[in-house]
Amino acid sequence: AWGYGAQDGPDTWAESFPIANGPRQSPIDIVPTQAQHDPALKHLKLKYDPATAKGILNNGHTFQVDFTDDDNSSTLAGGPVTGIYRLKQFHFHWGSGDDKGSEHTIAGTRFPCELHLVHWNTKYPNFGEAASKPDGLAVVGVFLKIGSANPRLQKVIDALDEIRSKGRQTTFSNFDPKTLLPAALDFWTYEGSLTTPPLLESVTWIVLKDPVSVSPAQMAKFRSLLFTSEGEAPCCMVDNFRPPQPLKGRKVRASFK
Ligand SMILES: NS(=O)(=O)c1ccc(-n2ccn(-c3ccc(F)cc3F)c2=O)cc1
Ligand SMILES: [Zn+2]
Repeated sequence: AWGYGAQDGPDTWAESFPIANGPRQSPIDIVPTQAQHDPALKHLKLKYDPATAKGILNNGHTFQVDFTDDDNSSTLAGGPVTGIYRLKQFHFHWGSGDDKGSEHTIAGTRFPCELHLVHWNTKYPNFGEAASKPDGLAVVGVFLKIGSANPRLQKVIDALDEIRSKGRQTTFSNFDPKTLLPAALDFWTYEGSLTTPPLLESVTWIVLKDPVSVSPAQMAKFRSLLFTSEGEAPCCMVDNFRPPQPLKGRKVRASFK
């Protein structure tokens, strides 16, 4: 199976997932001076119902908060997308130190952590169908930078003790992921892929310009999670990020001047 180590990390993924060398892979380095402002881009419309939060899971690659997606209670619309996309889950990527961890970079600048909110296009019957279509998914990316403790993260962080090892999950209810977003929803957008296997080229990326804060102590809690299952030799869940991939001629648009 795949991972982030020397033997199974991003440089080996193409062996099992040849799309790893495809034309629209993610993440990318976003160069603001080369992004084109597109006045036709609408503002992002995010509507999240806290009641749709279901559980929190350590899947051995990251931890994710899953949402019920059997109606349009938690949705994304506007921005670069057409139609309504439903929130399925959010998760994070982070480093072993504060100098790395994000997947997208901004003119080469890496952040210690990046949040991804994963949505699927309701023109398809379910997430699995959508995940294989070029307009099937929309992922909102949010950078986290080291600063004061982020009180909005605390409920997520407090749940990590119960999901320390791979395969552990627990209930996680009454949570509004909108509270994790910065005040301004200015974004860059481009056509890309899932950043882990199966690396499907089905994602419209919406990367927010403004970061939110995370404290060193809160980052330490992320880094206390394990890639490994109970009973295995423990391996800290850190550096679970794919580095930037070739742009291959793609245009990055900005929603702001
Ligand atoms: N990091 S990210 O680009 O936001 C990202 C990376 C990988 C996934 N991911 C991994 C497996 N799946 C998945 C799960 C169920 C399914 F039916 C199809 C999938 F692709 C998925 O969506 C979801 C999101
Ligand atoms: Zn991700």
